[in-house]
Amino acid sequence: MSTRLNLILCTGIQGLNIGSWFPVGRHRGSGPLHWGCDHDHIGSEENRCVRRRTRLRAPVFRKEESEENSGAGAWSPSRSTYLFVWEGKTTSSICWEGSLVNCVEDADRCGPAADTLVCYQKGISSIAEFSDMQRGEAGRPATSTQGKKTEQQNAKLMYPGAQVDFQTRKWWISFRAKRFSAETLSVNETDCILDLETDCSFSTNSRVVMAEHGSSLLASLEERESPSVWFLATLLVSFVTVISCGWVWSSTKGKERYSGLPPGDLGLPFFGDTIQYVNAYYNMSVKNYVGKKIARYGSPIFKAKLMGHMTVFMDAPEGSKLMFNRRNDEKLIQGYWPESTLKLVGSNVLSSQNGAAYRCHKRHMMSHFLGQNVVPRYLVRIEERSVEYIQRYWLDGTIDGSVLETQNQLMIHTFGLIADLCLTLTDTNEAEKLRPTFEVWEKGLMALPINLPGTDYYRSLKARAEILNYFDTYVQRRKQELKDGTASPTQDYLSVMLTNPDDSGHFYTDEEIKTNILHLIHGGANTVSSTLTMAVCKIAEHTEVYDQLVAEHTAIMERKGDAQPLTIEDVRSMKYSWMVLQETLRVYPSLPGIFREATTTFEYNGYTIPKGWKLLCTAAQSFQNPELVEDPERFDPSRFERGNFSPHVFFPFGGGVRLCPGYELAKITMLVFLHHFLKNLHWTLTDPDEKVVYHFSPGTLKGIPIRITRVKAF
Ligand code: HEM
Repeated sequence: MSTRLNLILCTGIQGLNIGSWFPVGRHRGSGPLHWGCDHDHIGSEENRCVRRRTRLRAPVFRKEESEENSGAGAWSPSRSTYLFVWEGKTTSSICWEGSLVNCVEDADRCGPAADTLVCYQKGISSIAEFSDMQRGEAGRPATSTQGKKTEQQNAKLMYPGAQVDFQTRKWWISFRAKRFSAETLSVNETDCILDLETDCSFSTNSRVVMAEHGSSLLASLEERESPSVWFLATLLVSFVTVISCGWVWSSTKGKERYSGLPPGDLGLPFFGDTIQYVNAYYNMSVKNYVGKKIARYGSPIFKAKLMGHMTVFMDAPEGSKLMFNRRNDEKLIQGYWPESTLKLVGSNVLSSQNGAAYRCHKRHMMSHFLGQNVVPRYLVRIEERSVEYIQRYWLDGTIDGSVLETQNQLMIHTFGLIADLCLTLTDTNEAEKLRPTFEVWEKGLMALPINLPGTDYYRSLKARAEILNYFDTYVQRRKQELKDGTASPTQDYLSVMLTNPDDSGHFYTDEEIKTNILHLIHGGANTVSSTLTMAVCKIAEHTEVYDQLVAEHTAIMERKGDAQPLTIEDVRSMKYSWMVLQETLRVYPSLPGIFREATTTFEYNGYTIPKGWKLLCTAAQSFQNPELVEDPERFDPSRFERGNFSPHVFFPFGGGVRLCPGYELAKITMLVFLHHFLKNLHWTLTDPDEKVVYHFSPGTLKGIPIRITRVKAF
């Protein structure tokens, strides 16, 4: 048993990401292990690239004895600390970081002459497994698997003097509990500290001191840090106890106070069914999730817990009948958004409001911006933008056979268009500059509401402030232009909001206007672009649909002549095209569920719905329910010709009081786009089996790439 332990303590090195597993160092002879990092390039772009490769192809780095023994290159995005230990000529090591659990030395080769050290991430459960992986990826075995020993045996072999309890991960926990620094450790002069917090250039500026007798340091680490293991354990036990008590309390509370609640179990404390539902939502299998529950409880109305809230799932038509009945609004139910989402969206946007304020706002929006009589005003603008967009993004610089990604491309169009209608933001390049910030904001809507630096939610709040700031320049400028008479009071949403008071004579504040613009762009751009994207996909899959569409649009062209702009009558005559878009929405609804909150305790279909409980009507289930929709698996636009669906069965734009105000705008935008797209292009899918998932709306990870061929206008 050697007592010669050498230690290097590295405190957080910024900007370096381990994410996966640590690279494998390989060392011959004495001295420390070199952690696959070129010291001269820590933090550099070059090194980042190398590191990415390292994850895949270990061991990439190898330092020979002759090279400078400058210690370990460790890295951490979160400025964590790593401790590397080696013993005499035997290189061994421990590292800690997040999910990285430990390092294991291949027992067979542990010896003075040559050591191989491997580190692996939690999840790889054995050395053999790791070796297999390594062999597969590096193309040759990096560790011998002969005479495999257990982790514990290896640990003992590796750290006999240090008494590292490898299996219990004592050190790992200690390490995470308290960040070590030179001060907290009160290390000896001879101990080795690499402080790369401020200086990433390891070889030139860092202090590197070799420890000759590091075992005392190791012992002192154990002594100092053990209590925090207990502290953490106590904390964990207390947390579990509190949660369990809360769970028991909340699950018995409902039973005590209400009888006749819908069937259903509450699942995990707080989370309940959140994970299953979010998973089903993302994978577009809400109908399976709901279907299974319905089968289990024998009722289309059942309860579950989502993010700590008691939620009553109501399959359509039961749910839609309750939610879309105008008489129920406010009396029984109201719109609902979680508090954390309200912070991101704004409490004064239309869909966050309830009661008189909501009705007044919606009337204003419909009569001045989105109503059936107003939207045709934008037709010329919508058509001009579509033509310009197709020319610039699909025709210029492309040749027959070019492959373009539909999803993102179409988002450019719809985002630009709605931003234009809201603010007269005519410059597509400027709109494109705004979009990344928008995406950061949108990400927060799906994130856990943890407002701490580094979280999506935190970033989203910051992005929101940035966007509103940007809108503010438009608001202030427009006020002046309206005064000067250089802007029209009807040119866009901004103008109509500034010039038209609501029913009670109240003019909207700048804050109200800005947040509603944010909301409209979000609500409009995603839904329209995803519907068009999925339509492009479906049309490519069904040549008979494509042929019928071409026939419809050829007839329009022949009737009016190619060069003439579309009239609203032309658009209204695109009946088959509208059926195609509706069928697309049936298969891929933009919003797979509609949320409400019970404003009072009431009885519905024999069940008690307590006040404050949330209600969720799942669209996807009814749109594709074989009992309600004939042959639901088939993409068949003509089903809309054969019979009208009940608005309680098919409601892609919602219904009742909260029917989507953007319905008319969405319809015209999509039809005009389809007309010009069909006029210029034929397309095929390059990846027909791409899996469709929901992010905010349906899409695929590759974004539905299509191979285009130009066509002569019909
Ligand atoms: C294919 C396109 C679209 C689809 C499928 C769609 C779908 C929906 C649905 C289902 C709702 C109801 C949500 C609920 O009841 O809680 C809704 C509401 C809403 N939509 Fe759309 N939408 C589309 C386009 C648009 C556009 C273009 C705009 C505006 C530019 C827009 C703005 C809104 C707003 C402001 C609400 C909230 C209405 C309220 O709370 O009264 N939507 N949309």
